[in-house]
Amino acid sequence: MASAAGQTGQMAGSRTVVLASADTALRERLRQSLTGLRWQVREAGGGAEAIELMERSRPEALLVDSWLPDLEVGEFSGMVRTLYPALDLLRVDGVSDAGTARSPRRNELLHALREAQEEFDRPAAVEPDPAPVARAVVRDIRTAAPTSGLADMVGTSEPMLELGRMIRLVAPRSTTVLIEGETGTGKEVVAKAVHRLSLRAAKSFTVLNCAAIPESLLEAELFGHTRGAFTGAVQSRTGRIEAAHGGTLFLDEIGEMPLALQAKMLRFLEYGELQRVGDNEVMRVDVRVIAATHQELERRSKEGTFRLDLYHRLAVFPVEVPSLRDRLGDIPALVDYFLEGMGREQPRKRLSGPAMTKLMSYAWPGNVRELMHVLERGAILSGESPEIAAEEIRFGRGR
Ligand SMILES: Nc1ncnc2c1ncn2[C@@H]1O[C@H](COP(=O)(O)OP(=O)(O)OP(=O)(O)O)[C@@H](O)[C@H]1O
Repeated sequence: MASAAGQTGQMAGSRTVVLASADTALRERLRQSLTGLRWQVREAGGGAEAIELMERSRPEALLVDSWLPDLEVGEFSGMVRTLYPALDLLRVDGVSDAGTARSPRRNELLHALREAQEEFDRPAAVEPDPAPVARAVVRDIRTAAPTSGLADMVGTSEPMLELGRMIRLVAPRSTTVLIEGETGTGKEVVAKAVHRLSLRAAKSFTVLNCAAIPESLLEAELFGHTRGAFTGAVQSRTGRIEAAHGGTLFLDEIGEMPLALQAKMLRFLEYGELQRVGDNEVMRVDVRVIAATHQELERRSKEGTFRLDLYHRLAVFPVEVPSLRDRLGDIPALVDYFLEGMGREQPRKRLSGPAMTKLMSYAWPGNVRELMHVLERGAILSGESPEIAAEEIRFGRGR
């Protein structure tokens, strides 16, 4: 996302305010008022961009619209208050924080808000006013749920809503995320959602499953190698980390990474530097790492089979994906989602009542992936029938 238009030039003695709104007309008005009051204005079209601007420009104040296209405003404001307690935070719709002390700086910002509001309310006859059009556009985009980046993550149970909240909070930052959860719970789905809701969304999302590559090849796969670096290295090769520059690298099954390679990985995470195998040159890359594991990494690091320092570096922001047995209430929605998906190849099937009861009373050791396979099997077993019956729901080997 390019930084929004209209960054004002540096002014002596000015203070900085970040203005977070998807409404360009509103931003324009506020910029005019605030610039007149010697504020330097940094504009952001959404919450993620605002956070990035705040990290870069350390503003004295933040003005935030009552709706943002990517983040829920309440959560966003809470996060900003935690990260920047000294910042003046105001909502552009005038909803102010109860108990917030009035200061000259705050009063000045409120004055600019009132001035911009008056501009909006001025009749069109006085001056052609683009605001109503902009407002209409804004109303349209406001109908989109702030969770739209999570569309592939089915489930409205309490643990899934909490997971969604965590994803939206961490996504806009470059923080390393450690996703923990049993096999098949949807860890990769979560990693993709973090990427999609981040500023890197337009860049690549690279996946590397550490368990799928032989130990001896994993280092070269991650870091790349020069020609002749080892037997069989007939050509130099770019590693996955380098290829992910600007984007996100998802390291699945991180617990399978050999100890020796863990040290090199830690160096990369700490300094953003990497060296191809067989090369002396050090490269700098900008990659956000998301790692996932179904193992208890903390326990393993205490036992010495996983580096404790790497564990801490990865777990800057840990998120837990709930097991399906802890959110059985999500099963009907997941069934709908998967049957709908299968409906592209064959007429859409439905599930009989007893079949649904059977699904709701199972422990799901293989989680969502197992549910998907059970439904696929049931759809085949039901033959020409539009309905999947209870006896066509078979777990594991025909239970
Ligand atoms: N909440 C969800 N909504 C829709 N589909 C889901 C959800 N969670 C998982 N799935 C689907 O279930 C399958 C398994 O998900 P995924 O590969 O993300 O699990 P995982 O936890 O990474 O598994 P593993 O531990 O084996 O790597 C995928 O096809 C995925 O699309």
